[in-house]
Amino acid sequence: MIEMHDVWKTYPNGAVALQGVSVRIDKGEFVYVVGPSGAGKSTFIKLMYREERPSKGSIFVNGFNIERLKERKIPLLRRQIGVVFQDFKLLPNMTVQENVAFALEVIEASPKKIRQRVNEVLELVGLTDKAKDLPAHLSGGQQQRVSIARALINNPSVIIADEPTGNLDPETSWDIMRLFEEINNRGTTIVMATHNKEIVNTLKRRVLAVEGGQIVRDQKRGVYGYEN
Ligand SMILES: Nc1ncnc2c1ncn2[C@@H]1O[C@H](COP(=O)(O)OP(=O)(O)OP(=O)(O)O)[C@@H](O)[C@H]1O
Repeated sequence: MIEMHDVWKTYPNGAVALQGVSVRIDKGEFVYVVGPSGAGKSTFIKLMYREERPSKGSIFVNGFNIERLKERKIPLLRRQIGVVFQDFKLLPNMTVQENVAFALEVIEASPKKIRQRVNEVLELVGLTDKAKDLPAHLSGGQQQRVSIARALINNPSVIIADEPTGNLDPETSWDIMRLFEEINNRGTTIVMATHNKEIVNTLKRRVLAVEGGQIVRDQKRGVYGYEN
């Protein structure tokens, strides 16, 4: 579960990104975060995995008190949250399976366990036959699948995605969305910032609209609500 109480964020340069955000996201929910450019969506998302810290207010993710979390406990939090980015952020000199295994190797899992789990997640995203390829040899959609596999490697309870279809063509975007749906159907909470009107209006889920650093709309089976 994710909970924010009166969260404010001002960046060191004085930019006010969030102003008094309170929200609760339950286990298993699928939530779109929408809003104009610069509204505060990425900031809202970054606070959840402690990429950024709030200036004020409290944030709880799976019982972790985010702003009080000791540095040495951050890896523990990150193991429970998988993150997917618009630009994939794969390591270019590592193969698909090495990229996916990386997070497990960091915590010194046994080679056998790593192999098993990597095979499992690559199968889930439909990339078993690409395991030994380098990211540059894959299409954008396939690269995004690798990054989703990487996000899933520790079996997180939450996946946070910042515009995961932003660099993909419409058809590939739908494939990726079907994958997110399947992951959500298995019980994983999904929080996704997106500018994709068609997807939000078709795959109806909870919608949080952020404008000027505030949540201005929270709908159960919501709509995108903006022109682009
Ligand atoms: N690292 C940073 N340093 C200073 N200001 C920042 C930083 N990150 C974001 N901001 C500012 O905070 C505000 C919110 O930005 P944020 O990236 O959260 O918006 P967004 O809704 O995700 O936008 P977009 O849809 O364009 O990605 C903007 O005014 C932005 O310029």
